[in-house]
Amino acid sequence: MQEIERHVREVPDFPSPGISFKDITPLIEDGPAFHAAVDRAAAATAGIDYDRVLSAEARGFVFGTALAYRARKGLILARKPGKLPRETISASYDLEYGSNTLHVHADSIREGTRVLVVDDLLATGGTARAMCQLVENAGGVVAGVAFLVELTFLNGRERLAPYPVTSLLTYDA
Ligand SMILES: O=P(O)(O)OC[C@H]1O[C@H](OP(=O)(O)OP(=O)(O)O)[C@H](O)[C@@H]1O
Ligand SMILES: Nc1ncnc2[nH]cnc12
Repeated sequence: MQEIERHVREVPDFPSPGISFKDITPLIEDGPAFHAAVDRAAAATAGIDYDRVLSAEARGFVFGTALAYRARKGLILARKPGKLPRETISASYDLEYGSNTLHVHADSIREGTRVLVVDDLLATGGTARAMCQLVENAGGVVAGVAFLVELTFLNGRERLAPYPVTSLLTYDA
């Protein structure tokens, strides 16, 4: 796990004062470390029964795509406003440094579709919770929620309480 963790760089006061930003770009730029991280996340979610992966623009796509490809599952894109061309459903949320809205195409999640929600990082849980709401509003089932990084001091896991949550790396500050 250290091989993965040493590639996450902590950047103080980004994007605003007081935020310790966990930058995953060095991790995904390093081939063996990126490969190891995806393999670990795949192993952590291997026991979950799901039909499709749902992940959020933009960093979430990196791990959502890799996990879906590896598991031979379909990938649903949750996008920020104005990006999806057809009818959408949406959910708004707050995160550690702002607020936003995510959309998915209205026909991407059907009644009973089992969805694995994937994101790079769990902070307050606002983003992941919005994705879970999208799944449930469409009649789907949240099979699990998977992250690479979890900021435990923000208690995001509590906001996702009903769902099985996995993360590979935790930070307590
Ligand atoms: O648990 P939360 O408090 O919701 O924060 C976590 C979210 O914040 C980041 O996304 P961001 O909105 O910064 O977008 P990006 O992926 O486009 O950089 C990160 O990729 C997660 O999606
Ligand atoms: N501290 C943080 N570092 C990186 N991404 C984040 N998204 C929300 N909070 C974050």
